[in-house]
Amino acid sequence: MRVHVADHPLIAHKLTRLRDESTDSPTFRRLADELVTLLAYEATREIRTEQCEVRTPVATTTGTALTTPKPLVVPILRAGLGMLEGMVRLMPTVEVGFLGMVRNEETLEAHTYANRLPDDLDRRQCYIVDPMLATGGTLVDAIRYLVDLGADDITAIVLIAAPEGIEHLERELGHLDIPITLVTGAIDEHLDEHGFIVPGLGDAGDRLYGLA
Ligand SMILES: O=P(O)(O)OC[C@H]1O[C@H](OP(=O)(O)OP(=O)(O)O)[C@H](O)[C@@H]1O
Ligand SMILES: O=c1cc[nH]c(=O)[nH]1
Ligand SMILES: [Mg+2]
Repeated sequence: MRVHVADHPLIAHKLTRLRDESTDSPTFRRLADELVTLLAYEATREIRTEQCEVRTPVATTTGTALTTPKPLVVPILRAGLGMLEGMVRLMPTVEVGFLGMVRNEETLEAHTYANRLPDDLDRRQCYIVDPMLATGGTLVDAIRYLVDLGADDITAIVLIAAPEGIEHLERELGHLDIPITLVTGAIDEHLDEHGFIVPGLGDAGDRLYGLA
């Protein structure tokens, strides 16, 4: 698995404001949206393209177009929804699949309550978006769903990752023979006894959408 930490002062600045406990929900949503745009720039560096011909008002030239089938973007509900709009704005022609997943607060195991993915992902590039990678249980299950459907190139974009979660991903998915990439805005210190990222930003879903 390739791990890429997007090291950029604008990302660091926006992440700091996102972490701040006094940042209100509307501002948190805007920052998450801006951050995914910046991270997606890095995460789509190897998006599949092909040459195409384009006629400008002056001449005909060779340009670049996204290949078909277009990539699939998969937000993990709830919190991943806060990163969907930014992805679709950048790549309006993508398809979107949905996974609804929630961690059990006691066992920290991921439970899937909604799975609305295409039936066949044969040779599709997929981009998973979810702000937090904590124990990694959620992301491991999400990646397995996509691999089982035939995806052959998967990139997960998160805002903050815990070292424990990255290790878990490497342990569970290291044997796969397709490219798996993690793009994150930061790698934090560790998880606390409740499975929260330290220093982190708290519960991303609650901060985006209120307590549930
Ligand atoms: O790496 P893990 O330990 O699996 O934890 C990460 C998951 O926890 C959060 O979702 P949560 O379960 O809080 O659901 P929510 O988005 O509905 O708030 C987060 O958005 C990830 O999906
Ligand atoms: O710190 C954490 C860990 C899991 N999920 C969150 O929303 N925040
Ligand atoms: Mg939550």
